[in-house]
Amino acid sequence: MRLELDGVGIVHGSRTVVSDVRLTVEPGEVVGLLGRNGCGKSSLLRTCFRAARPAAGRVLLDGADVTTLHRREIARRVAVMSQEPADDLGLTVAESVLLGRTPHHRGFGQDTSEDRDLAQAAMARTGVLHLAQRTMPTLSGGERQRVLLARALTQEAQVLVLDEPTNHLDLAYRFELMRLVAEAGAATLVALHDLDLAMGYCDRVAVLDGGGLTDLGPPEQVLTPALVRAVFGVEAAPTVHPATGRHHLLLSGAAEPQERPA
Ligand SMILES: Nc1ncnc2c1ncn2[C@@H]1O[C@H](COP(=O)(O)OP(=O)(O)OP(=O)(O)O)[C@@H](O)[C@H]1O
Repeated sequence: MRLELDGVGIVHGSRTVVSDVRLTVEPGEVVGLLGRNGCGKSSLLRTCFRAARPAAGRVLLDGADVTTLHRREIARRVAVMSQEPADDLGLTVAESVLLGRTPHHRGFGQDTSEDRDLAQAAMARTGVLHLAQRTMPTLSGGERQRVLLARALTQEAQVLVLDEPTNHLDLAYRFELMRLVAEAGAATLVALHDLDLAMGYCDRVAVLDGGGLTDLGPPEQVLTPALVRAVFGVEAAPTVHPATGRHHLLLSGAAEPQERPA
């Protein structure tokens, strides 16, 4: 399934946060949404699952405007990991992960053994099986992130919308989470602050700056030292890992404030 932002604009109160964002995420593609605090990443992501309506433009799922789709339809197709505290109503981890199957049920259908197998497999992949009987509010931030990913995998959604999913995760699990996300094979739009992680796991990155989408392309082409300095205010040196051949960014501290080159 393809996710498309077609000229999306975000306005909060009287302030235009971003305008005319045009971006297509193809099936199986991981696109990183990058930008400084407050540039509008979360607001844009919220329009993708109709938690908010754009002030301008449209969000399309395989060509269908999300505002015309039933909520259940969106819930079946789009899995979300957001920063907002979930309303978990005292559910256990196992119950919470199984909620990923709810949009697939007809009416008030019961969970099937296949649903429970999917949930079990997802919990094993994200390393939370041992937490199955704990309640959500008792989890650490990183444990909660893993459970949310398990729920998203259980949902078997074709679109993943992830808002800083590596927040709270320990170093090893940051890599593991991005690997699982890439393996899920969905059209994935993921807001990230970690540029090196974006370099390693995103097929393309989209940079928000100055109220719009300024750069879009493969991370090793977009995340040049000049761009990283101008947009993120940090000195960076690109490098290639001698063993893996992967592109990385060495970040060496805050840059002197300066204008972005034309
Ligand atoms: N409901 C709201 N009412 C008013 N302003 C809002 C609202 N939600 C967000 N904003 C403002 O809109 C701007 C964009 O917020 P948003 O959360 O989308 O940014 P972000 O890029 O996700 O930031 P961060 O990297 O800090 O998570 C910010 O200046 C924020 O204060």
